Amino acid sequence: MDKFDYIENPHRRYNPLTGEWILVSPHRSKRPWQGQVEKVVEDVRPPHDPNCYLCPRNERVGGENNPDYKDVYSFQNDFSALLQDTPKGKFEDGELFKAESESGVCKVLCFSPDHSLTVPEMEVDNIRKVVDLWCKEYDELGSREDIGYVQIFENKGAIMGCSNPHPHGQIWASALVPLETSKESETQKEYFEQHGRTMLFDYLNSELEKKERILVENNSFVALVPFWAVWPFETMIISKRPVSNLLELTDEEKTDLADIYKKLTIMYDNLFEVSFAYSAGLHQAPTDGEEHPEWHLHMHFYPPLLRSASVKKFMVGYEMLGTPQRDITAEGAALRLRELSKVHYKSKTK
Ligand SMILES: O=C1CCN([C@@H]2O[C@H](COP(=O)(O)O)[C@@H](O)[C@H]2O)C(=O)N1
Ligand SMILES: [Zn+2]
Repeated sequence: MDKFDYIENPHRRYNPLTGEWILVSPHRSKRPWQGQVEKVVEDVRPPHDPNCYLCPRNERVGGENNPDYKDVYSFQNDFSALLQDTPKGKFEDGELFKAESESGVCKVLCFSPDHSLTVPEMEVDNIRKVVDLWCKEYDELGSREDIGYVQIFENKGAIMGCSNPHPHGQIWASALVPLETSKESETQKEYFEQHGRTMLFDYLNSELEKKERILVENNSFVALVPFWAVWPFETMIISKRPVSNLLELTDEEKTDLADIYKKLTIMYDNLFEVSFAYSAGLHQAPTDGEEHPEWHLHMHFYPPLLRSASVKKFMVGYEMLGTPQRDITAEGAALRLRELSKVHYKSKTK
């Protein structure tokens, strides 16, 4: 088959991490928008909000009080979706009705005592303290016999259903490996057995040669728009050195992770000059006590905004019933993001 000019024509792209395909319609990105417009509420927040359950010294809904923490703080979710003492068990009624117990620990991570901040507005040294908290939690939870996977993530922005603007993240640590990471475990294991290198090591080196989807890099990490991105401005952070989890990172690499997390989220905020919503999370090796040389540490960013501070993409209709679909190409999104100032739009006005 000769070289297909996929950039101008409708085409599918393969995601080697999940083994799935996505539909791309480059010709459509010019169509007018008459749909729903999200109202852009740029709230000016105080450094301390007496009603915020994440702020230092405040009482949480469950009656617990937060300490007067000075940098990061984590606590067990008062409304955990997973419980540690869930009785183990399986249910099967023929081959069509199956259920099994799931247990685990959910935690809330406060990134800063300052209610008014978001990650792009935090100092790298303070984001590094978030990285150190991630490492501590991954180590403690992951070393438990009853925890098989530790999912560290951040929901940011009200349109992502985030209930509180205070800079924070979450951890859901479960006995079983969740769906998305079990897909990525399979594909990375297969690739590693075939090539003797991690999939993302080869992928990243190809992307660094092609350049067109690279956003920003430092000594240890690269931020890019993956070839197979689904959400309009979906991105990934990938470690240059193939490490399987946060604990294998050197001191310098941990600071570089904080640095690239800030650099990428500044780009995001500068895109529409609004605090940019996303769900983001780290993907690391399962914590089953085995070595996982096939796993390559990376972070996914899934932002909903499509073409302005108030127009978001809906993953509905054909995307739910058929295949996820996008108009603007991954290359187009990367070009838009790469051109943006590296200085946060709010600090320019200070
Ligand atoms: O007092 C509280 C309120 C909210 N929470 C928890 O904070 C979490 C914040 O979630 P978001 O990241 O989606 O905003 C949410 O999972 C909620 O259960 C507490 O643990 N204690
Ligand atoms: Zn707060």
